[in-house]
Amino acid sequence: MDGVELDGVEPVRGCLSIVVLGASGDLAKKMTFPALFNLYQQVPAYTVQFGWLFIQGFLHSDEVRIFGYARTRNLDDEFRYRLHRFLDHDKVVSPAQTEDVSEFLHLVKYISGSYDAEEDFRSLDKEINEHKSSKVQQDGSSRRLFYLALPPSVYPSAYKMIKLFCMNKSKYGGWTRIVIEKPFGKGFGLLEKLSNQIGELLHEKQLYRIDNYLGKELVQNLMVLRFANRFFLPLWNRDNFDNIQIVFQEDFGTEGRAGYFDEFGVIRDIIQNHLLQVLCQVAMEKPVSVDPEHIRDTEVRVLQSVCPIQSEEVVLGQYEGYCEDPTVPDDSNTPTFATIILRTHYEKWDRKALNSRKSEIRIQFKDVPGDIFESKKHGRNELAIRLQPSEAIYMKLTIGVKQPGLEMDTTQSELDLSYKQCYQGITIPEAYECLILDTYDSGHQQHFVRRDELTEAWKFFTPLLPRIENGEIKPILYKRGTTGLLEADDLVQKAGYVQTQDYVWIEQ
Ligand SMILES: NC(=O)C1=CN([C@@H]2O[C@H](COP(=O)(O)OP(=O)(O)OC[C@H]3O[C@@H](n4cnc5c(N)ncnc54)[C@H](OP(=O)(O)O)[C@@H]3O)[C@@H](O)[C@H]2O)C=CC1
Ligand SMILES: O=C1O[C@H](COP(=O)(O)O)[C@@H](O)[C@H](O)[C@H]1O
Repeated sequence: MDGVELDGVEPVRGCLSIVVLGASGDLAKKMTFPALFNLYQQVPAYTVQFGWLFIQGFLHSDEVRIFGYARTRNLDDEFRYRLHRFLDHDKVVSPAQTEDVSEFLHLVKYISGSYDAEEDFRSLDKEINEHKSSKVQQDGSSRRLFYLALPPSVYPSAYKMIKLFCMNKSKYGGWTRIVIEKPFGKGFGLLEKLSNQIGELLHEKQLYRIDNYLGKELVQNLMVLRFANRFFLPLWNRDNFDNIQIVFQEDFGTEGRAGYFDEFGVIRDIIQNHLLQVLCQVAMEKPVSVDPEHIRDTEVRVLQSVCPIQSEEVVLGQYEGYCEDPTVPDDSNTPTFATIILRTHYEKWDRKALNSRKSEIRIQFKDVPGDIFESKKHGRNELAIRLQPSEAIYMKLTIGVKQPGLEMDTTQSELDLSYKQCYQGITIPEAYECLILDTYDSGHQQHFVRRDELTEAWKFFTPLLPRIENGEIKPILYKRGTTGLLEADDLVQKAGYVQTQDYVWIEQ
């Protein structure tokens, strides 16, 4: 392996070069650069002596240089000017923060090159080295982070070029790490091929497979909620839970990404990755420790324990007008909606172009034994974990509270931890910020997907996906902006879900 990789003593400080490949693309502009900017921004902190102060963020200007790399011919200034528009201006309120934007942009340099040309990667390496030597480093170590914001078809040549020309070579140590984006493969066979290809060039510990759901605040909170609270520990099992829904829905369609989406569909785009990762967090046993590998071992066991999907427990949909996009074939069978029952009592719902946008986990408890208040008529207790928008954790006490007053009436209520109300003044970081910080700071891979997790995840979707592709299972048409498909509601009710009557959670 090129470069010096010092096991166990990898530096967390020192010269840091972040290279965003595919810098001209959608993800880089909307997610990667804004996340880097947010990490760079000064953080407000209150001190008794001086009141409010701005302290250094998580990327330090004396250490870092960010390189945007893509084929598009772009002048450095032009690139920075374009980027400027994507750095969250809604949040820029103070002169200090406006200054942050321009200081951040000074750390960014655009390099134009292709993803398979030796000379272009040699030049990139030269630029990185120049940055390194311009920094007076005490220990001379060097950290190189390559963020592949590229279509997966370009990954193999990019890996090869990085491996051949751009690895860290400092004799004082440091590291080279590569962040890759989903989709990781398209099915079990392709995944194995890609994994073997990459395995020949890089160690698993150098690879950070990003799934932004693992960076969401409430997903990261799940382990703490479950394993640090005495009252959840004994309840969190099949004796008490009847069913769990993992819901993802969006109120928009393919938004300019129809070409990509039509090839992958909603199962590969959302369920196989984001929702399975959430499932792992909900269903895993207590890990031996908080060591990232112990946690990932425990996650793999969840995936290994899921039973094969039964086709009668799948409802697929496609919103009307989906095929009108010029990049989608008229007869596309690609689902934009899917409800799938996973035994052991896990359900996942996923759908696009509906009436609202939300992601949540909904755990429905079994009925109360010996129900003297007849609560069954009104619904069941539920624990809801709202991932977005309006982050919250609330317990639905469907009938479990006495109506205050002289009568012995019962009423619906909830125990509600709404983040906006409980954590006033605290900004919840974007998922990409948390994850990118892990890649260059702690280096921990707990919130990244390991190769064997992917293998398991693809394994149980593989029999279903070809049946959709060859038209054996067809999506049902639904109207945009509606609540979904009645067929899916019937399916989840057959699987045990009881719809609560007359209850709406209102954000606090
Ligand atoms: N966009 C999103 O919201 C999300 C994206 N992702 C993943 O992130 C990665 C990047 O996504 P996104 O930014 O949308 O992708 P884009 O299609 O915007 O591609 C990114 C850049 O890659 C270069 N590129 C595109 N196609 C090719 C090609 N065939 N050969 C060589 N270079 C090419 C282009 O840069 P140039 O021509 O200048 O070199 C382009 O600007 C993908 O893996 C995607 O699946 C994951 C989650 C969400
Ligand atoms: O990966 C993807 O995720 C987004 C949804 O992410 P969120 O953080 O906004 O919930 C989805 O829109 C996109 O199709 C998919 O590729």
